Amino acid sequence: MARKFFVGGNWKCNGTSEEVKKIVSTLNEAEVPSEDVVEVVVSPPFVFLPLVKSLLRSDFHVAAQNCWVRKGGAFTGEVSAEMLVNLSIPWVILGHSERRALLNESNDFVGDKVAYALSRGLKVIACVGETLEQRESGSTVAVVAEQTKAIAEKISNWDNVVLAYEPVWAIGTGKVATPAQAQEVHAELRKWLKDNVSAEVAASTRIIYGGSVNGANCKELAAQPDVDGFLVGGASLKPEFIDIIKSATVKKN
Ligand SMILES: O=C(CO)COP(=O)(O)O
Repeated sequence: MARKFFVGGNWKCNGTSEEVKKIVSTLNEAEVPSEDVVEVVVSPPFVFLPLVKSLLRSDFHVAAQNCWVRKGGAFTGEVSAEMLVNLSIPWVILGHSERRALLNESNDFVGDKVAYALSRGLKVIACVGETLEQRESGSTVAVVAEQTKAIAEKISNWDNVVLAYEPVWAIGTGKVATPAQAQEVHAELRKWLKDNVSAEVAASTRIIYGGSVNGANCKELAAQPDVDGFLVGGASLKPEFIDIIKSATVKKN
């Protein structure tokens, strides 16, 4: 089964309502390949989700940046998967390295979150990635395998999962992974899925790259056989996000 190119825009904790409307109108005016070629999902902060969803073109979709690990209730400050479903928010990003590092989200906790969100019917962008220290000590593959294992142990269906490989050292640093570095880890992740889940899941699961992707470097990355798209931070707030969406056409040639 062909893997449809996937481009996610993670807006992180940025924007005013005016800025958000401006970004959406830029996206709405853009000419991009059809939904058959590329799946586009933007992820504004929670408070802007309804606004963005109401204004955004119908061929693009929205994602939350997090959700609570189980059913909602007395969890002050959290947003539940049920609430996202209630607002018809189809996607959620889970396990982003900023949350793993700054909010101490463990592999196990992320695995539980992914399982719960899927059980409620959400689609999940699950993030994995190594720190610079881990890369330099040669443990990149072991780290991402461990993070993926913590998810794989808790889910039985990968249809609604996109795996995002986001090396921590490349996030927000301008230090993008080379196409060869990205390809190498993506291929290892796919092999891990083949060996530990199934050949079908390995062949059909999209593995996207995140970390300093921009309009200038996206095409070369997109050309790598195991790079199925991107999760974009900083550049997703700028018009060059449209160029990144268009890099999907690299796969067609
Ligand atoms: O964290 C990221 C996407 O989730 C990547 O961020 P940057 O594109 O700003 O490096």
